[in-house]
Amino acid sequence: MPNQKPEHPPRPVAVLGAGAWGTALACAANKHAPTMLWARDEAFAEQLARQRENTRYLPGIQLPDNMLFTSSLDRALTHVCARSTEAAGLLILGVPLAGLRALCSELGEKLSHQLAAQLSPKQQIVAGIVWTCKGLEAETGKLPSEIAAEALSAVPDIPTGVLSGPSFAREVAQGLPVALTIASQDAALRRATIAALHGGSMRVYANQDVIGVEVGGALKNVMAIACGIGEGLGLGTNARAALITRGLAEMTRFGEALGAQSSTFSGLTGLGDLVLTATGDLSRNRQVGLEIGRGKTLNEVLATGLTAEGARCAQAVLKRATQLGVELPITHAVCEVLFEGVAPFEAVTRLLSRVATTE
Ligand SMILES: NC(=O)c1ccc[n+]([C@@H]2O[C@H](COP(=O)([O-])OP(=O)(O)OC[C@H]3O[C@@H](n4cnc5c(N)ncnc54)[C@H](O)[C@@H]3O)[C@@H](O)[C@H]2O)c1
Ligand SMILES: O=P(O)(O)OC[C@H](O)CO
Repeated sequence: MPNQKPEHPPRPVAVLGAGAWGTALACAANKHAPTMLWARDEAFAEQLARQRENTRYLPGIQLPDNMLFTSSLDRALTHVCARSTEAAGLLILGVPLAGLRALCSELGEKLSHQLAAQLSPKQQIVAGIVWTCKGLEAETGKLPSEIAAEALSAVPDIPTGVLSGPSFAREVAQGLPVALTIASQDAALRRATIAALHGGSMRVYANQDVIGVEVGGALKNVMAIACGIGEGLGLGTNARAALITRGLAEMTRFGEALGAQSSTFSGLTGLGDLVLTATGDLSRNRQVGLEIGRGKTLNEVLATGLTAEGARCAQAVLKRATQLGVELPITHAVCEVLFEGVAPFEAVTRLLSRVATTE
């Protein structure tokens, strides 16, 4: 990718979803352009504006004095929508996968009204919509891009993309180095996302393989649970290396069957995010696996408030893989442990006793 010249003036950014990741991304974007963070809860948005700290999801991180907050989606859209393509701002969605469909539907409806009222229909009102959630929809097994295509059908010409990569929100909010990937079929949206976030301690690479990037983000969470279980059982670092490597093979196989490019899986959003999440202590998915490996059930772990998108995603992945005729032994083992009462050690024994095969 050739070097990018910064865009002038910088496009405004609205980040929708004030959890850990939305807040960290808003801090990063705010270094380049006026940024507004939307929280669906009014009292929470007011608290963020007053305290300049996200005490619920990112305690201890001071939020910039000039960052804007709102609980009104209309206000967030007014912040980014413009009458000219050059000034159109960027929408970054920080909500989890479970909230993507509803949020996109609401955005689609509101943006289609704005487009209908437009005087010169060739101008873009937003540079695009970029989601950051990782997973497959529990009920349908669909990828975020498939969900967004359905939910944004009222505004099919608005460019869309996915931002992913190895990134713990807390480290990003602390300004520690991080490298992400924006994947989109739309070159202008890739440029706008890079302009909005790239710089200082954050590098943003561009890619066109939306499916590959999404599959990497979804399956690394499942593999992180598997690695956590292995660690909880005390299986050692050889086992962890084997799970990461065979997990990558599983991720690539599933992605290829969905039309992804295999090279994407050796990049930031595949191997990069897999290594981070399977080994990093800040990973919630790995933490859930650890607790299960130590003897807790999924319900007991979830009752402690730990969020693990990989758990619900594992079932959706397995269902879709079955439809595609793709074999995913690690994902299958994770599902057996999480949902079918198979003891973690028994699942490992079954994995190890599979017939020998080529790598
Ligand atoms: N936390 C990280 O380090 C990190 C890093 C990269 C990507 N991600 C991804 O970003 C997404 C969000 O993760 P997070 O860690 O910020 O989660 P989180 O649990 O910290 O926060 C989620 C936020 O979304 C809001 N939300 C939940 N459901 C919603 C809905 N239906 N509509 C609107 N808002 C809703 C919540 O109120 C909360 O503000 C996940 O898909 C995650 O995989 C997280
Ligand atoms: O804490 P986790 O396991 O949801 O992982 C967070 C990010 O996805 C890491 O890139």
